[in-house]
Amino acid sequence: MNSMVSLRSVFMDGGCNSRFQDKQKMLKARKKPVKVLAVSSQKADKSIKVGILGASGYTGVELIRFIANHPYFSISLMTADRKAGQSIGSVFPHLITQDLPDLVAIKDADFSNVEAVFCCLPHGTTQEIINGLSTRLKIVDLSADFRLQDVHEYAEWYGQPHKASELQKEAVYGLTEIYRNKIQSARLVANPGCYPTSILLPLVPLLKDSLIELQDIVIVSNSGVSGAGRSAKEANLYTEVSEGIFSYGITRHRHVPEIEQELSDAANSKVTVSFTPTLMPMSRGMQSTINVKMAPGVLVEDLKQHLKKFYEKEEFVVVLPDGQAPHTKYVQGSNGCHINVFPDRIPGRAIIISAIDNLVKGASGQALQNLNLMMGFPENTGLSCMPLFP
Ligand SMILES: NC(=O)C1=CN([C@@H]2O[C@H](COP(=O)(O)OP(=O)(O)OC[C@H]3O[C@@H](n4cnc5c(N)ncnc54)[C@H](OP(=O)(O)O)[C@@H]3O)[C@@H](O)[C@H]2O)C=CC1
Ligand SMILES: CC(=O)N[C@@H](CCC(=O)OP(=O)(O)O)C(=O)O
Repeated sequence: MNSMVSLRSVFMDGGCNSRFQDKQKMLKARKKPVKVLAVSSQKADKSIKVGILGASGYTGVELIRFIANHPYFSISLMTADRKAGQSIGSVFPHLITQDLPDLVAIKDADFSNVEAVFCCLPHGTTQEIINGLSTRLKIVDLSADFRLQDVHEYAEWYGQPHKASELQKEAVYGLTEIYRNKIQSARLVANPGCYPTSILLPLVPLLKDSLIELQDIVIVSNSGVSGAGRSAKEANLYTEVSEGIFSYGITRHRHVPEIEQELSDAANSKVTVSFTPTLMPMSRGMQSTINVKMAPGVLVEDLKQHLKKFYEKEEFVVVLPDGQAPHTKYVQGSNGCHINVFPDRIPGRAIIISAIDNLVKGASGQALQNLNLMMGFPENTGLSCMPLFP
């Protein structure tokens, strides 16, 4: 049995391996899950082939960056649309020295040796191609195609009927820290949107334990321009987005139903939110400011302690020390989510702030975290890099 196979079986057999159990006991005492130590002690062989559909876009290239450091995954297939036929070095000159396959059109893609695919395609595209893909493939879809459980709601918010609605029931929502048990056995994971990730990570634990009021949640989120993807759009020209900020999709952004779906599931009751996304003149990063009304008798310190406890074993979600405001620079390039809670001047209310990198925890990092779980690896494999600072 080679090292990779034995490692996979160790993590998939629920801990029957005594060496693994000893290591687990040793690690239990530590705050963060450090299963990655078990990985680094194994010989890397990169024998699991993955494909990236939409590799010439921003989330695709972020996956390339992380998979380059992954001990078990290698990329054997990369697709593009307009850029099909080109080498990766011509599309992304910073990758010119990398040994990677050329970009092909999806219709010409050879999936024969691929075990899993990331779909980094525009909304509406995965649902068109998914039925043509083999059911043996594990799929992490980064678009919004499979995030909404209700197909009618999908049609209402995305303006078209779903083309693979039967698969929507099968898809598991990929907010890793909340749904990791379901993700482990999923074939199709719907990776969350970047705005929802930054909002759900702080709010889900609070709603699960009824610490905040359901109908009094006001969110303003700020996003870097890479959230809009790489294709040319007038609204994203330097002249339009630099040296200024603007809100868009006010009360009607398509992430509203995704956020409300997950918050309602957590609260076990319908939750309605006020959500205002704002575009910031920065390439990447996302910060959400969430103003909540606390349930009767609950204090700001209770919210903070609850979040700290909920995430104390997590590597990627960190509740910051008192008074420290989450900053997009402190998570840039990493899979981290920083959270903090502050008392509002209005009695009974609290301000929760979160920061992520929209391209990492908000997209490709979380996607890799999910595929790691689906393939039986520790979820932080290839993801434990430090943020890029300044
Ligand atoms: N950017 C972000 O921060 C986040 C994005 N997402 C979602 O992830 C997905 C990918 O986003 P992102 O990487 O930013 O998008 P980009 O626009 O940067 O990249 C899109 C990719 O899809 C390819 N493509 C475009 N149209 C088609 C088509 N009709 N058929 C096949 N391939 C096509 C493009 O190829 P070519 O370059 O040749 O045109 C490119 O490779 C989207 O659904 C997005 O909403 C989710 C969370 C965060
Ligand atoms: C700045 C910007 O344009 N952001 C995108 C959201 C990107 C994202 O996370 O989500 P999806 O996967 O749902 O597209 C938007 O507002 O549509």
